[in-house]
Amino acid sequence: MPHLAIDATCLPQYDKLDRPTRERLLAATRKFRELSLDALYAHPDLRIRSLPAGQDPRIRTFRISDSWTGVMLAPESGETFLLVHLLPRESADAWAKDQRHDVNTVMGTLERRDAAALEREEARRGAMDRAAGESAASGWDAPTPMRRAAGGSTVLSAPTTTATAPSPPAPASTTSGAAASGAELFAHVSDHELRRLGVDAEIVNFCRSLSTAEELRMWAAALPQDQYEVLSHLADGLSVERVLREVVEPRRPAVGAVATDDYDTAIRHTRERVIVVNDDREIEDVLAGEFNAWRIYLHPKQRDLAYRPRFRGPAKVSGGPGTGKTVVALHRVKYLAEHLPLGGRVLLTSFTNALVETLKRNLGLLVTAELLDDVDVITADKFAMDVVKEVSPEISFWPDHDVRGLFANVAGKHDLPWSGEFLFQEYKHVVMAHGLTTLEGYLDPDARRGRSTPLDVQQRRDVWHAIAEARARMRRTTRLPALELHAKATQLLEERAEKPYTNVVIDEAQDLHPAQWRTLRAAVPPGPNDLFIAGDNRQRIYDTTVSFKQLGITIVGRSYPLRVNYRTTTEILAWANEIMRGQSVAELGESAPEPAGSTRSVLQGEAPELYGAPDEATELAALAERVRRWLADGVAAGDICVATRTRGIRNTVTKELRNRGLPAVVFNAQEDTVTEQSESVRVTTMHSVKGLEFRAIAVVGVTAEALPQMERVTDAEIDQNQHEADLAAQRSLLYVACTRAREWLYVSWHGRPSSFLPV
Ligand SMILES: Nc1ncnc2c1ncn2[C@@H]1O[C@H](COP(=O)(O)OP(=O)(O)OP(=O)(O)O)[C@@H](O)[C@H]1O
Repeated sequence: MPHLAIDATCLPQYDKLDRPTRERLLAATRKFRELSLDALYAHPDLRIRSLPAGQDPRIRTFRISDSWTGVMLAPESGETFLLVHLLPRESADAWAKDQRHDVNTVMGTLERRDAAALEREEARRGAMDRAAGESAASGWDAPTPMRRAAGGSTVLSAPTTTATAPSPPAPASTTSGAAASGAELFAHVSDHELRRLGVDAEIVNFCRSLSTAEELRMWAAALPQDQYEVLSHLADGLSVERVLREVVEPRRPAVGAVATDDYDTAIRHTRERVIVVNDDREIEDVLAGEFNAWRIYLHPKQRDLAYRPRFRGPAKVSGGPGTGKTVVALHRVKYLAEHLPLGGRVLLTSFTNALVETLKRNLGLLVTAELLDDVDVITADKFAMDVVKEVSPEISFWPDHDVRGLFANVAGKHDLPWSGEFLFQEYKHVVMAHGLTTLEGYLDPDARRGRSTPLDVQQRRDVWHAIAEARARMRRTTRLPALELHAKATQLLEERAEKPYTNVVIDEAQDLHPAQWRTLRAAVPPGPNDLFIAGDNRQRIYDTTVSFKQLGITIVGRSYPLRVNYRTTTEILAWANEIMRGQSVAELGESAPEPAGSTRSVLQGEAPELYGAPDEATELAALAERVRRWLADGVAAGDICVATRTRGIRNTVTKELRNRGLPAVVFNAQEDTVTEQSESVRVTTMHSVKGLEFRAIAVVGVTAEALPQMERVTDAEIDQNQHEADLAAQRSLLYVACTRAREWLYVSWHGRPSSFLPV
């Protein structure tokens, strides 16, 4: 029975089809699964046709409707058809005639090139060479393929392509004699090396004419996709060995040689661009817009990490905002769930309930319901609570702000020279962070490393006794603060011979407290594939620092940075990076920090819009106007989010937008989910947008008073280091909020702007 695969580069075209045409396409794709090969070719409605003699014999067109045509690749061997494009009937044949599909000789992937455009360029250069010496000044005939061959669609898998229409190339005075002029872009790479990297003879020859990375980019849509990626990395300055290791090797077939005439195998092997649909639901999902690019568009680096059979111990994926860490974590869970031993279970955890709900929904799109049964997707706190409740069902959470009150009470009662806040900080960042259970442990000179307020031995004794009293009072109730809950859960888990999980996957790992890490560490037996950690310390918005070494989590040699941002436009990312300029950020887990600016974005768009209002009322009026314009431009209300520094401002903004007739709701990441389509603009705090993304984000109230909000920053007199860590966390908060935007970012303030703002 034939199979249908879909080349994802044609999916943006799907958006252009009207509903009846979409339904007809769906009906047509169903026939590929239901009919035999002969019946398919003979089907009167489908009208499958070859191109005229002399053109690619593998290409077929089929009728979707009177005005739309599908173009597919029908391999001579095997029965897998690949849908490569959806085009208006009158342009389908011409497009198909120009394209050529080949199997990459090194990577075994199926690639498409605009053969006609490349031939024309070759002919043009030949003509110019013949006229060599006469004029080197003839203007470079700006190539059109980027605009044309894309056929209105965009190529999403190559990180250097753009998802918005590229601007027309500016005419350059370059001639085909780039090599001769000594300005050849790839002069440093030999033909032999290019061939090793899977660049074929035609493209080797072609790329010798290029002199700048910009020229290369203009040809993106005409060049075979994987070869283009190789060339763009070389153009960015990566070494041949590194491109081999990071781009070529992960794509190479695991076993066997590449058979360049086996298209069927190549289609199935091209996992970054091709989705082989297995059932009607999947076809409908893919075609009906339920499709999420990340389900198949894994960059080879992402795929290598997610689907690696074995890490010898804990492994960590880091990378700036939007680099696909969560996506990798989800695919890792898929791999682990598919390879579970009998009775095994996977824990996938993240920071807030909203994040966990989003993970759950996305995982549901990626794996079958059966596999989902073997995976728990919950916050670390919920997991700890479940463990403790098994032995003490009466236990409930004790919120942090109440716990602070308890320490204030103890400090007052004993008339201690330290504030309740100092005791709380000591409890949180020393006692609970190191899991100290004895006075001796607290007296150890190393215990307070990193704290800047010195305490002599007697003072330490006093502080210890005050903390011990507060903890004893906690134990007399049936409520436990999160940190105590984790300490208890860790103890219970360590006592158990059988651990509850086979693998633990942690997303948004940068904000976990050491007590939470200990619970997660104790939930899984140490060994291969035990912990898979995704996080980014630049996005740390809480005040805790973590030493993996102290927690017994060794990731040395298993730390992998991702560097391609798929979410945020280049313009927004560049602006947001300025918020962090000059900040030294320690990498999560003692690995070497990534150089700032090492992440690049695949998208381009508008620069962020900044507005400094004279007063709050004017700022709010301008926000309402901005939201109204987004809505008028066709951005759905559910794709818009407003982020504020505090809950109070969040509520004011929501009311204000509603008063002006705009749909707005309060969003709280601990209680709400973003999985359902919202008919309203979400208004939320900067803490609550962590890990999420929206097409349009407005970050408002970014005033000098709000960021940093000094009430939330530890007094330098209590602890200088903590003071700095708290300030850094607030700076990151702004960075996190701004990097949630996919296409539009609007930032406003009134009065004095925050010193964190690059304005
Ligand atoms: N290989 C890819 N191709 C296309 N889109 C991708 C790819 N990887 C991730 N994405 C998309 O990029 C966006 C960001 O991905 P993701 O949320 O996984 O990033 P992240 O690194 O976890 O972000 P953050 O740290 O900012 O929360 C998502 O919309 C995701 O679908």
